[in-house]
Amino acid sequence: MRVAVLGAAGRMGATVCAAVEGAADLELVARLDAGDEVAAATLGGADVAVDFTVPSATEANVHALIDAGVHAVVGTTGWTEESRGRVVAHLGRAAAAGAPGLGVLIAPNFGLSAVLAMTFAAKAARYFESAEVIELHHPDKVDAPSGTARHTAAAIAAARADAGVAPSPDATETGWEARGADVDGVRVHAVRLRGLVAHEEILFGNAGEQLVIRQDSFDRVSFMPGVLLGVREVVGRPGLTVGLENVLDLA
Ligand SMILES: NC(=O)c1ccc[n+]([C@@H]2O[C@H](COP(=O)([O-])OP(=O)(O)OC[C@H]3O[C@@H](n4cnc5c(N)ncnc54)[C@H](O)[C@@H]3O)[C@@H](O)[C@H]2O)c1
Ligand SMILES: O=C(O)C1=N[C@H](C(=O)O)CCC1
Repeated sequence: MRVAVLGAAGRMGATVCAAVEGAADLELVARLDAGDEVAAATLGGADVAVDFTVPSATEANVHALIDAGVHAVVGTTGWTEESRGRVVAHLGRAAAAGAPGLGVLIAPNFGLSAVLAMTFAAKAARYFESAEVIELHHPDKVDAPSGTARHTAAAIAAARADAGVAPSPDATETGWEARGADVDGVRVHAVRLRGLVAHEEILFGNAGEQLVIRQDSFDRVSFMPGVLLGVREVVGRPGLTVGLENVLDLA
């Protein structure tokens, strides 16, 4: 399978290029970065493109990949329900125009520990009165809260809503800025600290007990098995898939 990498000069993109080059069944055919056009002419005949760029560029890149007839595996954060909806609509138009079977996989985290932590958190969510998320990252990260934390909080909120659980108790009257971001009613706190890579802690509380689910990504190579799995699987998954948990059958 021929693979292009967008954001190839970045921390994740460079790691993905090395992983693709090290995989016997994959061939790295294009390395694109800021300023390069994303089009059939620059993609080197790629079957799949992997996007680890920036939140402000990733949606346009995915639309350009669909136009070029290339499957997409996206790790870049910053996606919203609206931007994902536009991708679904574009895939629909492409299929109607005779390009069926194109797949786009968007995953806020390709690390197995993070995907499992999110899955376990969604399972635990309904059993606790309180739930909060703390994400901790390197200080060069441009967005907050992390895509992973948003995805985790959204899954917790959906599980609690399904089960009819009341909002987490919170008597705060002043100083709301210290209570983190509100993601679907779940408080999310973002730490930026030199030395960290990517880490998440999900806290659940009941009277007299606490459950803490924690995952740590110490090195970017830990994301590579998930990225390569996504590359191999996306070609057989037409349409939009959100979250590696769906590829791993954990959803
Ligand atoms: N899904 C995951 O498992 C996972 C893991 C790590 C990071 N991320 C996310 O991946 C993204 C990239 O992270 P990073 O640490 O590699 O960032 P980075 O800043 O090191 O790299 C981003 C690269 O994208 C390039 N770029 C900017 N605009 C571009 C464009 N229009 N087209 C092509 N390239 C462009 C930049 O020049 C840079 O080389 C972030 O959104 C981050 O949150 C996701
Ligand atoms: O290094 C980053 O930036 C990361 N971003 C992702 C996120 O925002 O969830 C995943 C982990 C690393």
